[in-house]
Amino acid sequence: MAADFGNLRYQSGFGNEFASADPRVPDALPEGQNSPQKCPHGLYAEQLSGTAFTAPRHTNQRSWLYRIRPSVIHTPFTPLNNQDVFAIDTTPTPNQTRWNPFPLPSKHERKDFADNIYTVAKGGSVGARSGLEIHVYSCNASMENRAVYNSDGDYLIVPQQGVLEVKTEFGLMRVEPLEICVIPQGIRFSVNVSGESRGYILEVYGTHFQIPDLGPIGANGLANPRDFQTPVAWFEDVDVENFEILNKYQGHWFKSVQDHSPFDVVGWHGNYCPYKYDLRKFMVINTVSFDHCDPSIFTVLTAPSLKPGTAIADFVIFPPRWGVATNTFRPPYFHRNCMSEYMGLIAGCYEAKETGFRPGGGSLHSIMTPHGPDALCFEKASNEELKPQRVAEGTMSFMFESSLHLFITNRAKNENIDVDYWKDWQPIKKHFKLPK
Ligand SMILES: O=C(O)Cc1cc(O)ccc1O
Ligand SMILES: [Fe+2]
Repeated sequence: MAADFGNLRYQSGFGNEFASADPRVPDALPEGQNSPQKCPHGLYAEQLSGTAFTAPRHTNQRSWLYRIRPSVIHTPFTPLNNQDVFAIDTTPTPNQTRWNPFPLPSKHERKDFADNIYTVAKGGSVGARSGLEIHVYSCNASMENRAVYNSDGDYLIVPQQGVLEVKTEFGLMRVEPLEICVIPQGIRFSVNVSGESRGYILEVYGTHFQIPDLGPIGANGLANPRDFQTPVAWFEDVDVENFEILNKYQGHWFKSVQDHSPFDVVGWHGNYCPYKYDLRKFMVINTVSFDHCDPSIFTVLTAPSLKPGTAIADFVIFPPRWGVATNTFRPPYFHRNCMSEYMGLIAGCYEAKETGFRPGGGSLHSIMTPHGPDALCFEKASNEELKPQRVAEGTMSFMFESSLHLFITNRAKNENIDVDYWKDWQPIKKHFKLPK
């Protein structure tokens, strides 16, 4: 059956124990056990583990898939020829870095999602299972008879332009700009697009995304669990000569082929699965008195490290909201941070930058590198009348914030760079006058 992305249903909740069978085979899931001697309808049982078997119960993640063939039927993997893209720069730079919008493929070339994942920066260690990578993708064609899976980490995908129709082993998701999706480590997926598409990817290794604890905020607010949506089971029984399976493994890409679609999971149950989230559903919490809350108040998802409160990566958004703070410099403050801050822009413009930071572009403020509002923004916000005001209307920017040092790839260090970025702060005036 051809995938129909027109009218999809989802299961609601974050981290739930879901169970789903394709409606064509409602009794696909074995009852009361995972591995019966014979599974219903001649299906194969296969477990996909997202955490160590022995991880504490509240973090333990795994799913059981009931599929037409087990995933193991494929030819040996061979390396793909694009390893240079992933080579990291050996000379770090502490400079503020800004990228112009990453180019879309030209009309004369056919690029699918997997062809054009461009790594901008990475940190930590893929071998030590603790780290992250930041990529941008741009494509104009659908993946045909190819699927990707990542052995290194989880992908959080942020479309900036173009709808993504995502086929996964767990079912189908339609993800449009202002929505995001997460494809955890190991899950096979492919992406259809209809036109020029671009976006950002945050990859985290050795951890998984959680919704942050709310502390004194209480039981409700920020990203509410019910707004996360997981696919329902969907399968295709397709035999083809060459179905390519692309695998990112220890920072390198490999390819194998098999003679059938991997999207042959008829039913599944478990708590390790892909999901999507609509950023417009984020309940923004912020000051109603004075001063500027740290941007952690806008955390949608956090991928924790082993150090309490310190993330391998946080996914933070800056949504439209009211600004009401009294006697306050309202935009982001000047600061130096013990974390790395990569920012991207989905739509509109960012409150701390009047110009230069454009949708589809990015910026990186590294550990302890000073940054903050540009000169124009500072003067305006220091002098404007402080009425209740809509902030960031019609815009959406985001930050991938990491406790790790990030290294910019050779390619991203040379391509697409806004060489004048540092100049944004140079007109900042000295206002100080010694009291007489
Ligand atoms: O640097 C940035 O623009 C991100 C940011 C936003 C904010 O409101 C406070 C601190 C911060 O790092
Ligand atoms: Fe910052």
